[in-house]
Amino acid sequence: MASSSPLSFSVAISRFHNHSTSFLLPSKSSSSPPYVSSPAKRPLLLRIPCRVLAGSDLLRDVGATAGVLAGAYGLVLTFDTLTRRQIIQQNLSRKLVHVLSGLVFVISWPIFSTSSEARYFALFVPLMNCLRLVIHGFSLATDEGLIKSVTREGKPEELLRGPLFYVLVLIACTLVFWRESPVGIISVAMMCGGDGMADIIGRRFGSMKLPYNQEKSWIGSVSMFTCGFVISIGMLQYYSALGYLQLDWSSAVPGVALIALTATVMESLPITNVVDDNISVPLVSMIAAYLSFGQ
Ligand SMILES: C/C(=C\COP(=O)(O)O)CCC[C@H](C)CCC[C@H](C)CCCC(C)C
Ligand SMILES: Nc1ccn([C@@H]2O[C@H](COP(=O)(O)OP(=O)(O)O)[C@@H](O)[C@H]2O)c(=O)n1
Repeated sequence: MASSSPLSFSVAISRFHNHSTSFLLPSKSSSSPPYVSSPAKRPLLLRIPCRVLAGSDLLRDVGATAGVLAGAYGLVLTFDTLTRRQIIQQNLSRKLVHVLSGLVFVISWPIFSTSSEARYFALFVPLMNCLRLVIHGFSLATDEGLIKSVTREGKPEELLRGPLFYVLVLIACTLVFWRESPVGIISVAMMCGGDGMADIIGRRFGSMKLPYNQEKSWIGSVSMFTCGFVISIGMLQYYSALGYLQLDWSSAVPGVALIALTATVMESLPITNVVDDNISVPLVSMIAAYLSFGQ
């Protein structure tokens, strides 16, 4: 398996950086080899034959896929149990699954190897959940726990709207952007952290409605902006700390604020009957993030 380290990405982006107004810092020149050539000085990792490394990457990615897939089932099962025991209400359960599923999934991406095929192993998780939603959405099989945890009214066909769009967005972000681009990370943060928290806070405290949308409230939209912004910055810092991103924070932070504002305005519009929030919010976030970060 060809290995693409974070360094190779930052080299690629630095070339892109020269031609765009992105907030990604230029990185080391690609002319200097990332590692020294003499065997004696080579890091231990490079002294291991490539076939062994490739095997360990494969083992790591298979293990990571199994672990994250188990986590996805475990998360839904946990909130189903909490709902059945009436520890939390179904609406809150659904929203917490909405907030946590995508965020924990993106946080799990560094568990996968640095091979260029790693994203396809990670992709298996949302793909399996997509299949699960379709099977149960068309009532080809029954999973009461799933239906109770992620639907408003307990109807199987509800799985084919919000939840399915949500998982399709995770598939797109994994496939197109993965962990070497801030665009997918920010889009998931806005869909999960922003939109999810808008519902939780707005439903509970949203007495002052928006003048142009009586279904949404000021505090819900402020929560969407605040939580979406804070969670996006937190996720970008997480990926920067792990070496996947090199950001110029003095311009990235205002850029993320603008993306969060754009997504918040989109979410506040009375268009839920036309297009689901789980499409409009991540889509507008992707466009705004791509225009801001250029990658
Ligand atoms: C409740 C959900 C969407 C509904 O949105 P809305 O209509 O209320 O706006 C989220 C559905 C989540 C899905 C069933 C499971 C997705 C799992 C994810 C792909 C992987 C998570 C792994 C991690 C380790 C928990
Ligand atoms: N900006 C917002 C968003 C949601 N909310 C509240 O959260 C409820 C559900 O919001 P929503 O229709 O966006 O729910 P989902 O489509 O995200 O599941 C709304 O009916 C409002 O009570 C709010 O007050 N302000």
